[in-house]
Amino acid sequence: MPLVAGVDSSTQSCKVVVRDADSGALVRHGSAPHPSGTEVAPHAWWDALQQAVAAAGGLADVAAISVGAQQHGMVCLDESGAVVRDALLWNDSRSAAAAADLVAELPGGAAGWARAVGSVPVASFTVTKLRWLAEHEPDNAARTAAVCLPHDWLSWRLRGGGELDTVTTDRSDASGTGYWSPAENAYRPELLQLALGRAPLLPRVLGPAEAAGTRAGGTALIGPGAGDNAAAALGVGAEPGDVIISIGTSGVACALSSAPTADPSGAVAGFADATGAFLPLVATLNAGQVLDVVARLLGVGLPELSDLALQAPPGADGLVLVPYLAGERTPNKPDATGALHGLQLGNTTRAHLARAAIEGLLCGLADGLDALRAAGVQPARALLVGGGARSEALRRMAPAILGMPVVVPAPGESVADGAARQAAWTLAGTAEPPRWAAAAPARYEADPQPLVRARYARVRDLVSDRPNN
Ligand SMILES: Nc1ncnc2c1ncn2[C@@H]1O[C@H](COP(=O)(O)OP(=O)(O)O)[C@@H](O)[C@H]1O
Ligand SMILES: O=C(CO)[C@@H](O)[C@H](O)COP(=O)(O)O
Repeated sequence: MPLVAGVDSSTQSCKVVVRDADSGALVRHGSAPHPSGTEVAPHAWWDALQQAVAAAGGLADVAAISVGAQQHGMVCLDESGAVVRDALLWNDSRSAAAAADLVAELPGGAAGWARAVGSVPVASFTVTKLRWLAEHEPDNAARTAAVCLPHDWLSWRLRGGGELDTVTTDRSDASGTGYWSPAENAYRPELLQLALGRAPLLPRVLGPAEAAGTRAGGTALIGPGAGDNAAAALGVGAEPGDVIISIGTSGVACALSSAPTADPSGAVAGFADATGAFLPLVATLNAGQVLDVVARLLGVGLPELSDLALQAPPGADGLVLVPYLAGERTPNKPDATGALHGLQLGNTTRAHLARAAIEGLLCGLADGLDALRAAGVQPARALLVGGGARSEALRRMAPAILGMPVVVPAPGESVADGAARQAAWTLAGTAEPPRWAAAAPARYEADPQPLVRARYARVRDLVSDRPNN
């Protein structure tokens, strides 16, 4: 009965699960918070990982470990392997202008990028952060000898660090950089050159179950790791016809695909998955934090926010919240602000606001589902994951707004679970990941509410930009 560990080093926290490699049974788990903000010292992730590991009872008896983590974050290393500056995270929008410039500079524009790497870069993508670095911090850009991502850096540290050419990544996370092609399974160094003016060292891209090495001072294998959404897909055992809806800091709609996608509109990112296939994905910047902010505004906790939302009728009597509180990524409106529309004497209650907040973030994801359909995905049911999936109101409202049955996997940590399953796969060395039995999921169904989406569609573009001063 070997044990394996899976890590989710995501935006708000680090979670560690230890599971039985054969059955998948949960043995123990732990977590620790990350600092807030969109610019974070990678050492804070390392410290949180140590705390979460300790809370999970340590790794002494673990035979393999894999790290899933937030995608896209720019981790720059100098010649000695030291971090050059704090990492710019996926939700840091300062590189929005750099993204627009890069799109304009490549022959073919957005379509050229989609052809080259399956995605059109927006501020979240690493390639745009590197252009921002070259323009705003040329000294830091010049000191950058290697560029990697959060899970690459943590996996490397777990192995004890070493030479820069020993840093590794995996297909799923490489596909979020903007300079790696999922269709060709290859870097596109000319795009890195376009962004930074030169091409620093990049991590070696491992296969789906290829070991990155062993843990420093021990024998535990380190799996290839994955971007958090690809790890979640592995963790919940997603199958063709499933769309994964994640309500974490980001809102995500993604699906497994046997073929690469290339959406020139930029709505669907053509990512790779953690099994050797593909993961077309739509991400929004506004999900869990919309719930947090509105709960705080109403002076309640998240469970009470859910109770309040269920007290208002579907559509919140015409109150519509456009949730662009952090700007937005899909649609690409990095400077947008949120808005509350349709205020009337009869709908200005706390319950109406709670309901409008949840409906607003779900409508953004329903638009994402439409974009996935346009890219060829044919979803039959949604698997709801992420911290927001704990909200009973969100679970009940999701099928009506997404227009399909919603399944909520048994309580767990989908990303860390997927990383643990990847670790077990690396340990087993089999062609396919191990099959782990899962507890029966909860299923939610409801009649579609096209009116809620129609009202949202009428006002979603009626938002102001952030003031410049
Ligand atoms: N009981 C709950 N009800 C509703 N939402 C919750 C609950 N607990 C956590 N959340 C939401 O989960 C979000 C964090 O989700 P998580 O998947 O852990 O984020 P991340 O992966 O980005 O770190 C919080 O912003 C919060 O809104
Ligand atoms: O940018 C993306 C996907 O492209 C985000 O999904 C990040 O990967 C962060 O995820 P969470 O911390 O919200 O889970």
